Amino acid sequence: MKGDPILRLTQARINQGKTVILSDVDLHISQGDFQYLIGSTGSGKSSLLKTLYGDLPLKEGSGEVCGIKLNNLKEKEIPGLRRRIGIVFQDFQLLTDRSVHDNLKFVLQATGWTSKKEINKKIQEVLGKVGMDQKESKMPHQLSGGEQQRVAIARALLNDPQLILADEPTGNLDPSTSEEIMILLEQISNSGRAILMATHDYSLILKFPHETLKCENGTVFNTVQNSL
Ligand SMILES: Nc1ncnc2c1ncn2[C@@H]1O[C@H](COP(=O)(O)OP(=O)(O)OP(=O)(O)O)[C@@H](O)[C@H]1O
Repeated sequence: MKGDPILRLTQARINQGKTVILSDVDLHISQGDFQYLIGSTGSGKSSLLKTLYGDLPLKEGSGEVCGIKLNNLKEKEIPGLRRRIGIVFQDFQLLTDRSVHDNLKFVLQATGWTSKKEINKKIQEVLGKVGMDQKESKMPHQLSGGEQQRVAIARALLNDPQLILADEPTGNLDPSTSEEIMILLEQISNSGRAILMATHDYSLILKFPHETLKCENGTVFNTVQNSL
């Protein structure tokens, strides 16, 4: 299950407008890999992830994510890219005016699902994977932070992505809830999906060790645990 390349950046440059944030970025992620992305505030972690999901253009170097080339990515190609990636944010980004079920239904309908039966089945399936199948009718404000993040992870799984990009997914959670979310992300990775997770939380990295990339001095390099 492990091995097939899912994400490749070669000599990539990451920009915010005209400002160069990271240069000479080489990144390889294969099916089932779990990699952390660390670095101090403002070092470019979110900018790198945004480039990978088509929110920032890749102007130099080359890149491919889930079979889609990032160079010269056209506006109309972005939804196709996003369908192949699951994205998880620090602040969950659930729609606050609708239930868990309707949050997930909204994404499925927006990505072309029409059969009510298939939609309901898929929602049950992803909520089951994150242990939230009993909370389908709850509103986001009726859930704890950890539960909201579980729903956000379920949402990321809806279109069966090969890759999950997680930007500080435990940033708003207490230590024990963070560990629960890590266990869930590891299960997802063990089922063959690749995960790239930006984090500030070194204690989680020590407890759940994985390959670690560091953004520093305008580039990205592999680092080892004892040099964190
Ligand atoms: N929308 C934007 N427009 C212009 N510059 C930006 C924008 N967003 C971020 N930057 C700049 O890009 C640099 C990298 O920011 P980025 O958010 O990628 O860092 P980060 O490592 O994710 O930081 P943090 O850990 O605080 O989330 C910073 O200097 C930041 O000021």
